[in-house]
Amino acid sequence: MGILEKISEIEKEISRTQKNKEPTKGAGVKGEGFDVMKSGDARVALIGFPSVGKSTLLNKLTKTHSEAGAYEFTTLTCIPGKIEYNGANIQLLDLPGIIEGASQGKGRGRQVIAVARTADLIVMMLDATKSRQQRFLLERELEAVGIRLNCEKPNVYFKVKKGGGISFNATVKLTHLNEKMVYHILHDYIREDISVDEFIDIVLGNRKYIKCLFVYNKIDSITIEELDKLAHEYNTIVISCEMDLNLDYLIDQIWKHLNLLRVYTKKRGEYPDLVGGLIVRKGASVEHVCHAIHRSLVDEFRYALVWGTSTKHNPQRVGLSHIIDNEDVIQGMTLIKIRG
Ligand SMILES: Nc1nc2c(ncn2[C@@H]2O[C@H](COP(=O)(O)OP(=O)(O)OP(=O)(O)O)[C@@H](O)[C@H]2O)c(=O)[nH]1
Ligand SMILES: [K+]
Ligand SMILES: [Mg+2]
Repeated sequence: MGILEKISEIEKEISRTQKNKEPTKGAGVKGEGFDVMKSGDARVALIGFPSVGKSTLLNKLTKTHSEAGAYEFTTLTCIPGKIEYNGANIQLLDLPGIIEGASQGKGRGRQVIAVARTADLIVMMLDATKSRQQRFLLERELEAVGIRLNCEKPNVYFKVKKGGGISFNATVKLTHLNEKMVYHILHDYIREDISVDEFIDIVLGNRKYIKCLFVYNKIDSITIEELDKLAHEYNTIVISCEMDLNLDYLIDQIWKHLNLLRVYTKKRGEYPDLVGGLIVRKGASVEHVCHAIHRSLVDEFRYALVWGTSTKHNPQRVGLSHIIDNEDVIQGMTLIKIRG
């Protein structure tokens, strides 16, 4: 095929695929659409009713532009932006507004909620000038699709028994539940001839435990008394995108709720690299840090020296299982820097 034919083929292909696309601005641009790739150290999803100011917030906090407007459903797809804070790259997703009934598929509810399930943190954005009901309604929509906000995942473990049947073990004293009740629940709820794996998928897979920050926007338009009430609600932050009120605090709280740690690496006889640093999750061990640097590090690892709040004395010689703390400095790893 000659070059001109190739071009003409490509043009045909483009005009054909364009027709199938949503009539949204930027659709087809790499990184847009609902199946945005995860990138960075953590993902935050903006969930809220239409016109609460989600896109305005994305525009304020990131370098990405998302159309904002005084009409509902301005945003029709998922628009990713990036917040750089404390050495971490946080992916912030602007999403279409959802409405009551979203969980049953109203509007783009299903797609929006599917994205919410992939987030490390949900920022539920609310309009401070609107009824207090909004928060409750949105919580209900998310609950309806199995998203549990700000709940710990119950420590329950299932194992398939070779011989079939159910055996029941509790390692703590149960005050709400007993074996007989478990048996009856299982008995009553299975209405189809499903396999063991399908059943376990349902018990384990259906629920998603995600942290949620409640953010009331447009506080420029309410009274101080109303503002004071909202600010005292649980896990709540009050902001104004338009007046730039409290946005720095919001970023800081997003960082805190993501439970990220920043640690610094140091070579022997040198100062630590306080500009770079590595981002890991709270609870991470030296082994996790090794993995964050390079897969092969664990094999070569003998010990590390750690300075910081995780140690009894500074420096302390530690092994792979040592749990690190925010701002710790670690020496003793070959530094093949992967992160930018
Ligand atoms: N008074 C006031 N208005 C704001 C504030 N932030 C955003 N707005 C206005 O609220 C309207 C909606 O803003 P958007 O950012 O488009 O809201 P959205 O939540 O992205 O809306 P959809 O994409 O349609 O769901 C716009 O007219 C904004 O100018 C604020 O802090 N105060
Ligand atoms: K809007
Ligand atoms: Mg929007």
